[in-house]
Amino acid sequence: MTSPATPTTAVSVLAPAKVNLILRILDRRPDGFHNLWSLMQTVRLEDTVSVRLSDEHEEIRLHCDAPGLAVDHTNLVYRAAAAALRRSGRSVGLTIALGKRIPMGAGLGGGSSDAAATILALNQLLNLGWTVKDMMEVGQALGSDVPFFFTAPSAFVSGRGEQVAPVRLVGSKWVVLVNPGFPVETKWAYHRLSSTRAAVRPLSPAQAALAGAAEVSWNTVLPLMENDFETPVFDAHPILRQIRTRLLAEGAEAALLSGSGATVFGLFADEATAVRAAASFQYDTALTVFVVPVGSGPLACRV
Ligand SMILES: C[C@](O)(CO)[C@H](O)COP(=O)(O)OP(=O)(O)OC[C@H]1O[C@@H](n2ccc(N)nc2=O)[C@H](O)[C@@H]1O
Ligand SMILES: Nc1ncnc2c1ncn2[C@@H]1O[C@H](COP(=O)(O)OP(=O)(O)OP(=O)(O)O)[C@@H](O)[C@H]1O
Repeated sequence: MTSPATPTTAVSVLAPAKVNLILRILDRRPDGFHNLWSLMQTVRLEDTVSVRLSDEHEEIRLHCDAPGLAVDHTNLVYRAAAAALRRSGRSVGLTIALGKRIPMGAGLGGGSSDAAATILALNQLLNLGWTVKDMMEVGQALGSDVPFFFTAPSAFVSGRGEQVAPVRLVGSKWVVLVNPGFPVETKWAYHRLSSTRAAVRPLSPAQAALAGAAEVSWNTVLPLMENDFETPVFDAHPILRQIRTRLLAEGAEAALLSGSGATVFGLFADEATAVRAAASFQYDTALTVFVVPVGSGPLACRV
């Protein structure tokens, strides 16, 4: 005789950081957002979101190990849980633990990834039966980067960030992430970019040819890597340009600002070279340096 299955009461999701391998910021839209075109990639630096059903009727309790990050309705995890419950029509109590490893205001999409992980966890925990499209709809209202995380590990992203097309990046790379210890606010970076550049530059023919491909090789991507935020953000924070120069001198195949900053990353062919390059930053105590491989799988629940 088989015993009835025990209902799941807790789910954990690893929420990965992202880097933008290509980030082109196009025209400003009537709603104040910018159209963009990006090739985004997860990396194996992860926050943890653990969601548990609780007896507290209709209450969301969030605990977080990062001092200084609010655990109230302003936290993207709290907002994602509230939005998912609202859409599902369910009224349950939740206790959520957020373990932060991804630096904040870092251009690594940490808050957005946490939000996506929370929606995925609730879909599983409450048996909601949502499709990826359903989860993206809940997520896109919370932040432009949220939909991407449902198509991890790699995708072309366009529109405001809500149009995502998964792509297979053949092969692997090691990534050195160098965070300078100060944040760059995304809104400030967009404003600075659009107020300092003379005109919007269209995608290069090679970038346009890449858009929408189902599979691409790193050798195709590497020469096309660029980020439109580099000039305005590097001009305001010259240390970031120096970090990129150092990564290239230490053997990076490419190095770039991620998102709107402040993290700069380098791509390496192998772990040993990446570790050596990371070690070259060890005397600057203001910097936090991570050495991780690129992500290789989708966002997933662990029961
Ligand atoms: C820089 C990127 O990380 C690239 O992946 C994203 O575009 C930023 O995404 P995000 O952090 O999720 O940004 P949101 O929280 O949605 O928006 C923050 C602010 O950035 C600006 N913003 C954001 C996304 C976008 N496509 N156009 C914009 O102009 C807006 O001023 C907005 O008020
Ligand atoms: N769970 C969360 N994790 C991180 N930041 C959060 C979270 N919830 C709310 N925030 C707020 O959002 C701000 C920016 O978040 P985040 O760290 O994701 O920025 P980012 O890495 O620059 O994002 P992006 O790459 O998407 O522009 C933080 O400074 C913080 O005030």
